Amino acid sequence: MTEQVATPEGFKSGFVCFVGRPNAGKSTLTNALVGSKVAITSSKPQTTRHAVRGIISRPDAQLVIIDTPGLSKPRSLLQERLNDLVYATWSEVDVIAIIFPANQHVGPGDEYLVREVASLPHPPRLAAICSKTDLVSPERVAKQLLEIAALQEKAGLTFDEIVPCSALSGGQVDEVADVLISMLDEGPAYYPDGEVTDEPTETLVGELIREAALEGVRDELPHSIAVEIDEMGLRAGRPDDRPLLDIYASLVVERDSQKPIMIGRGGEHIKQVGTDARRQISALLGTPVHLDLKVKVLKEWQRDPRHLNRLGF
Ligand SMILES: Nc1nc2c(ncn2[C@@H]2O[C@H](COP(=O)(O)OP(=O)(O)OP(=O)(O)O)[C@@H](O)[C@H]2O)c(=O)[nH]1
Repeated sequence: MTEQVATPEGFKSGFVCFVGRPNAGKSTLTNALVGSKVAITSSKPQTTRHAVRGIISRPDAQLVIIDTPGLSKPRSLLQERLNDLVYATWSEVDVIAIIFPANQHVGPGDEYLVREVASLPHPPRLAAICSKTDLVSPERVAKQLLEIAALQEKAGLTFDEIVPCSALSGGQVDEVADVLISMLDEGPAYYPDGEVTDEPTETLVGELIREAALEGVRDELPHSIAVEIDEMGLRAGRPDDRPLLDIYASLVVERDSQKPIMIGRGGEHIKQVGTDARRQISALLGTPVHLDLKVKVLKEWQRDPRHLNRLGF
């Protein structure tokens, strides 16, 4: 965390954590609120693997959103570590906002999450967000808000606020920010104005490559993919006005049989991943990028403590 920044009287600040079942739209909403891509998103569930911080700075407040991985049954050491990260984050934030997608009824998955939150020794303030409202009719949104309200009694907790929004169309995203900020206490700005995340550039770059690699692969392969940045640096000898960032990275899979799928017929998949990731990285960093990707097998990395440590989990 950086040093505190001077703020006017009455300034509010704090940390909010988004919680929701896989694919609820947590990362998309984080990006929409921040106004910049700090978390990768995907139609594949269980994509988020870091507690990504997105920072929203306004003249009157600073809101830091922590987008955590989804909780799920720990079938691997990776998932165990991700679950630990989620519980640790919940116990540190000022507000937990639970996200319920409008296009799916409130169900056992949501109930499980809400009960987990309710059973925290010191639960923070709670908000409920009904996401993806663009996918359904206003009547369905109204029904979903009632289902969320009904869950409170069932799970034994109270939401201080319940707000609907669509992160994709932008509908009500500002209201979500207003509501979350209204739930914070007075406090200092933790990050300088203009900083949108505290993720190191290498992590962001690795995540953008992973996001591109998730496209076009199916079944269990998305979960098997990790990315390692082997080397990254500005190419020497380039003129100041024409910099080029060289990135050498490995797409890590778990089994030998996954390697050819990652590469694709005639190298088609890895080429597409490179093109997509390069575009996203250049847009993020504002520098042309040369990206060199290779595929590497780290046997059963999700279960191997040494591999997990090496990959930063
Ligand atoms: N139509 C619509 N789709 C959305 C909206 N928000 C998210 N999505 C889509 O829902 C899918 C999942 O979104 P994510 O933001 O990755 O969901 P998540 O909750 O972070 O998922 P995990 O990290 O895997 O738990 C993606 O395909 C998004 O494009 C929305 O407001 N409207």
